[in-house]
Amino acid sequence: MREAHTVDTVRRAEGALMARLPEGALMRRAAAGLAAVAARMLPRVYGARVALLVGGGDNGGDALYAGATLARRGAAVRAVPAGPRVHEAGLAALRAAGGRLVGAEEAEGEISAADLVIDGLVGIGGRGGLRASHAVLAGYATRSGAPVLAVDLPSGVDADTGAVEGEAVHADVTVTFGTHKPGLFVDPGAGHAGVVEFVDIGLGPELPAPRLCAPRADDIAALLPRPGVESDKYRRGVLAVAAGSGRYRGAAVLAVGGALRAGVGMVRYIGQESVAAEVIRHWPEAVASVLEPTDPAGRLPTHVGAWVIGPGRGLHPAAEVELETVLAGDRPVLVDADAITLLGRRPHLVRDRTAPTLLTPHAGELARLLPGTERDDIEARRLEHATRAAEEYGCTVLLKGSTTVIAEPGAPAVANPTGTPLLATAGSGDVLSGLSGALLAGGLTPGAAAMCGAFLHGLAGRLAHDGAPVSASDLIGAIPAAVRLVEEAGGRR
Ligand SMILES: NC(=O)C1=CN([C@@H]2O[C@H](COP(=O)(O)OP(=O)(O)OC[C@H]3O[C@@H](n4cnc5c(N)ncnc54)[C@H](OP(=O)(O)O)[C@@H]3O)[C@@H](O)[C@H]2O)[C@@H](O)CC1
Ligand SMILES: [K+]
Repeated sequence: MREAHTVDTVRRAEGALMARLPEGALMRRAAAGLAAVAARMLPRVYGARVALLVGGGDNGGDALYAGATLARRGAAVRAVPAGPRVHEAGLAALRAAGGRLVGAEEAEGEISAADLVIDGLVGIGGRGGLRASHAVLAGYATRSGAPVLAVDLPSGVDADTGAVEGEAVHADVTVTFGTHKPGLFVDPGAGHAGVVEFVDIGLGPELPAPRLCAPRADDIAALLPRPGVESDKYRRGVLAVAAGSGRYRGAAVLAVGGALRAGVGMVRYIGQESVAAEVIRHWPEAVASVLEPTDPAGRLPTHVGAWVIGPGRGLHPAAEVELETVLAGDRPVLVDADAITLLGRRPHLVRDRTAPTLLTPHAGELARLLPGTERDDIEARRLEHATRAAEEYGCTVLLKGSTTVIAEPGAPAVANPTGTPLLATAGSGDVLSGLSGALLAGGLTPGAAAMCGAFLHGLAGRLAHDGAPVSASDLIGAIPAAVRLVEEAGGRR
């Protein structure tokens, strides 16, 4: 699991560590790690042109010290200051190694001619959008075409949330120190960070529980339920799927397909006759219970391990009664799509519930759960809003979108690293609901089911992509390959 901590936490840990170390030791460690990555990004250090974008704080200091190391190895290093203040000792080191400071009139030329640009404008000390003088340099870096290496985080990205106001550096690689920062894992920040490299500066023992985690394949492998010798279909989990309607039959077919491919013991589809017939035509291994739309609550099956409710189900009164009945039970429930919209009108259905509950909204649906919040606010600050919803509803929330974020009350949030824009396609969310629901029925907690479901779903999207657009049905077909890849990473095959 890669862990990320907020700026306040990093500052406290840094203070405790610094008190035990000689002056400047941490910056030397950081700069050495930074210079090593910079050297790997250049075909050859000797003779390479390196431009440093230098702000007034320690982030600029890191860039200057790393620049000094590269200059000693024969690189032509030019420091472009964003303002009158620069880290004095760092600048002295650069000068002693043969590098130099350039004036504003040379800035654009130096940056566009560079073989590598190192962004040391601001790190964890950045507040709000980049100031004009810094934004200009960030813009030159973007236009230069040279690879960009960000120091600690791309300047202009909010370290704690990933929010970006105005201009921000687009990095190819980010070298982050001591611990990851949440903004490196959550869009829009994650989209600016490129490949994230971690440099250990010894902060680990000083750090408390993280604010955010990003799982790796072996973390997922360790959680996935797998059948034992004594498993039968009931012990492997029975998932009830209340999805689809006369108007949206596909949602039922896709949710059931996602569940079956995830390896659940049995999927019981619940819905009206014509939709059930369609589901069975696609998935003969599913079991269907026909439900009269006029009698939504009376005939719901009871021998069920977990529920998925909502995709394509509609907003009519019968769907509302069905939701109320399912949430009144004690089985784990994944609430998606239309059922989330219904929940927005009756939030107590989840707030009063103690059994495990997982909500899987996209930004528009989450806005319905958080009155007074616009969809755009949610897109800009995904982590913050997912966390708030989890606290207000007292359950697990998986917020779908550019970065899928999972939040639970009192626990570190999770950012899914496998997401891809390929997943932004009709029906993709229905597949995710079935997939995560199957894991819930297999005995995972809502947080683990959400984390594993999102990871496998993203991976399936990447595996299904062979140059052409990916449909939701392709995603279902690629789930077994995604599971295999994860199991291999976990050393289980
Ligand atoms: N923590 C650790 O363990 C270690 C940390 N290390 C490094 O230190 C970095 C943190 O350094 P830091 O504290 O000096 O802050 P930093 O990021 O340079 O920013 C402050 C400067 O930016 C300015 N500024 C602020 N907002 C701005 C804006 N919107 N737009 C433009 N400018 C803005 C602000 O100006 P002021 O407000 O003072 O006028 C000030 O000049 C950290 O990220 C890592 O790289 C490593 O060396 C060792 C281990
Ligand atoms: K930076």
